[in-house]
Amino acid sequence: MSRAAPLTFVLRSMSLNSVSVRNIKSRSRVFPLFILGGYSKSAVICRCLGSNTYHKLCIANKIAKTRLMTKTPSSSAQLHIDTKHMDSLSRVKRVSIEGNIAVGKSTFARLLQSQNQDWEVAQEPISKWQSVESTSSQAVGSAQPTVSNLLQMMYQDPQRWSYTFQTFSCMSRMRTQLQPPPARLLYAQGTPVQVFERSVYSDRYIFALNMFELGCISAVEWAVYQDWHSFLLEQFGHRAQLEGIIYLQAPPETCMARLRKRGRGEERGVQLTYLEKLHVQHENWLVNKSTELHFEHLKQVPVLTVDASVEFERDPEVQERLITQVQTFFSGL
Ligand SMILES: Nc1ncnc2c1ncn2[C@@H]1O[C@H](COP(=O)(O)OP(=O)(O)OP(=O)(O)O)[C@@H](O)[C@H]1O
Ligand SMILES: Nc1nc(=O)c2ncn([C@H]3C[C@H](O)[C@@H](CO)O3)c2[nH]1
Repeated sequence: MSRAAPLTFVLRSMSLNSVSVRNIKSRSRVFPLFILGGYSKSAVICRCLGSNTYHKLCIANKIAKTRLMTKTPSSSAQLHIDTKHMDSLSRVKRVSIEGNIAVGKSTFARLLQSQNQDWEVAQEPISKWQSVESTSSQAVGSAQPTVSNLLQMMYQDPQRWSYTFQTFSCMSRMRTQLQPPPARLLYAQGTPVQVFERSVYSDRYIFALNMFELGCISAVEWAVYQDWHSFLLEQFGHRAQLEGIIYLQAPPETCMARLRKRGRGEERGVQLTYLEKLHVQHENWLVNKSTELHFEHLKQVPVLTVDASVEFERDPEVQERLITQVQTFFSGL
């Protein structure tokens, strides 16, 4: 079978359902797409090998994680994104840092960020939870936006606000986990890693579950939460999947002391019993493996348990030991 000379296209626009390309030799075409991975609007060159049967998309910049399937009007074809940039993208590992409140996740994440250019830390989006903008429905037109501290509302009246908080925290975590890696990770020499402070999984298997068990989320709210959480992850989960988890482990008493020392206003009423309960949730999920999980891949994700009770903030020797531990873990993913 003879092969026609490759035609080169440049991308004009790309949406969830179609990619519009301009043939360099003047013809324009639109390919309907079923996007199975992430994608980038910029700098895509589409090369059409032979007839309509095989198309190769070269992402010159970044993004587009796995594969795109396309059906052209005349035939079915597979669109592969498999340039060296794509290889780079699939090399980027995704890891979350999990652990009790105030165990030291942000501190640990900052340490990781300062140690290796190939690692990119995404912080927990707490500032979003502290300032939720809304407008009153009564005064349409003259309505003033109100800023509410949902974190504070949840701590002050957990029965009323826990479900609302979990919907918002989970959506904001999902957004964070769907963020493409920064370009420099694609050119990393070592193992490029996106590190997330907590995840859509701890949202469900630590906090929401805990709130349900404490009676702050009703049975109906828990059923609704689980339903949309499962659906969301079935739809987008492949783009948010983790390759590893770092569990910062410390006694609840240690976390309590650090929480008090930090003195975040919203957490003033937090009791040791709450941290003890969260500690058990972490242990059940990440150590005892007794939490019922609903995602097959999550059951296989390797967990690195780090003793976070040691003072590592100002001890370079401990820091070095931790970094080596993490480095070994990352390179094995
Ligand atoms: N290893 C450590 N030894 C002693 N103090 C620590 C250690 N790690 C963090 N701290 C201190 O404990 C407090 C809480 O740390 P940090 O904010 O990093 O916790 P976190 O786990 O990110 O909290 P959150 O659960 O609220 O996100 C801070 O005051 C920090 O300086
Ligand atoms: N209820 C509840 N659900 C969550 O998913 C969640 N994630 C974080 N937090 C609280 C812990 C710290 O106070 C503060 C910062 O981590 O926010 C949560 N609380």
